Amino acid sequence: MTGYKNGIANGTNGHGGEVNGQTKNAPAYTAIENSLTKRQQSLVKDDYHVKGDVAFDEMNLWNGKLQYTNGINGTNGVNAANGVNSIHHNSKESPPSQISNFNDVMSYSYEIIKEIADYLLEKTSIRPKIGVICGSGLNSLADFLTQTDAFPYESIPHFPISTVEGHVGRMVFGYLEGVPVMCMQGRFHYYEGYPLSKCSMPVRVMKLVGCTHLLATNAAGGLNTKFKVGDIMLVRDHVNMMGLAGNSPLQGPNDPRFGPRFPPMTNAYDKELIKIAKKISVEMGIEKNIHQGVYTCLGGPNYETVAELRMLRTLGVDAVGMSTVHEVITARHCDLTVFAFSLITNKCPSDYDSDEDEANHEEVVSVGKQRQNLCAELMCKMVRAINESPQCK
Ligand SMILES: O=P(O)(O)O[C@H]1O[C@H](CO)[C@@H](O)[C@H]1O
Ligand code: HPA
Repeated sequence: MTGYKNGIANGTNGHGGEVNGQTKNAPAYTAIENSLTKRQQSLVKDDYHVKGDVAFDEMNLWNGKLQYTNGINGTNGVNAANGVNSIHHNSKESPPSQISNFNDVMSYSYEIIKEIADYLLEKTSIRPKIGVICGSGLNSLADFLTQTDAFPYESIPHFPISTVEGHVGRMVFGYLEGVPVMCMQGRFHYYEGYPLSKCSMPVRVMKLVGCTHLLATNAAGGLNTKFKVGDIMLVRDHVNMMGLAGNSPLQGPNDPRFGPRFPPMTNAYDKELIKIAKKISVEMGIEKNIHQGVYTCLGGPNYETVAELRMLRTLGVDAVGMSTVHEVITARHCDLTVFAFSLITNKCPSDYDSDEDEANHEEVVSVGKQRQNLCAELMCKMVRAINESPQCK
């Protein structure tokens, strides 16, 4: 409670503050609210409503909003950033003196991520090797786990909540093919209002829990004309459109306990695991439905225009979605080995007279459900293969 109060109040008032924010507590919101001018309050309330335990996220948005809208920058801006950081960021590294956007001030500290990891490890005896992320319509992949311990996101300290249909919102620990895994039954997207660092924060939890691998799945629109609805694309590479535009989950102070300031991305997706997946697809008799390709993530939530789809195709993109890229960047930063696949849930039109239906989320989720058994089989076989790989020994 004092954390919030001191953090935000110091920020708002322009005094440097002790880093002491740990707890999330909605009542503190009122104290903060009272410390704002009437104009600040109305600006904030226009955009962000107050709702019990989600005040945590909304207060973060608040401060970003205030910095932008009210021009609380320079000295006050820095202190405002300290206010936010007093909630999330206990690292010794100071935030930059000019905060350029929300992500700078909203990354979770190592200590907070450790607290989340320790909380989970205390509540379960399962020690996962592989972190799995279930895409839209693919949440039932988690149902294939055995001997599970499941944690709704709202029960995990400092966790955001999942707001998208087709994303259940639980972290499930259990066994797949006898291999201990932890599985995100629902992920976080940028369009839900979370900064990229928060969307991919659970990947760092996976790392601190002891995982060596990330297995990410997603639903995506097929740009490559060879892809059919229901096919699977093994992700060979990505084009980080949001990164090219200056938005990254790694933005802000770097904590070397996670990884280096400038991580390479030339081998983001493990080559050996892609080879293994191809072999598995032959064993499964689905080699004609399996492709390799380049994925891109856009901010969403709207689907793309024809002109945007044409541009992406020209750039060499085979499938488009609104997730995964920032999770993979975060995973590679902390040296997790990555394997990812996209279920092609819809075909992206290339001209205005196309017969294809317009993309819609009902179709995305429905194709996910139709192909869940196939995706689950591939996932189970990959988990077994990863477990037998040298890195897992
Ligand atoms: O990437 P996942 O979470 O699978 O979901 C995809 O499906 C949704 C759009 O239908 C978007 O969230 C897009 O990213
Ligand atoms: N575009 C973006 N994201 C998506 C799509 C799409 O066509 N399909 C599923 N997720």
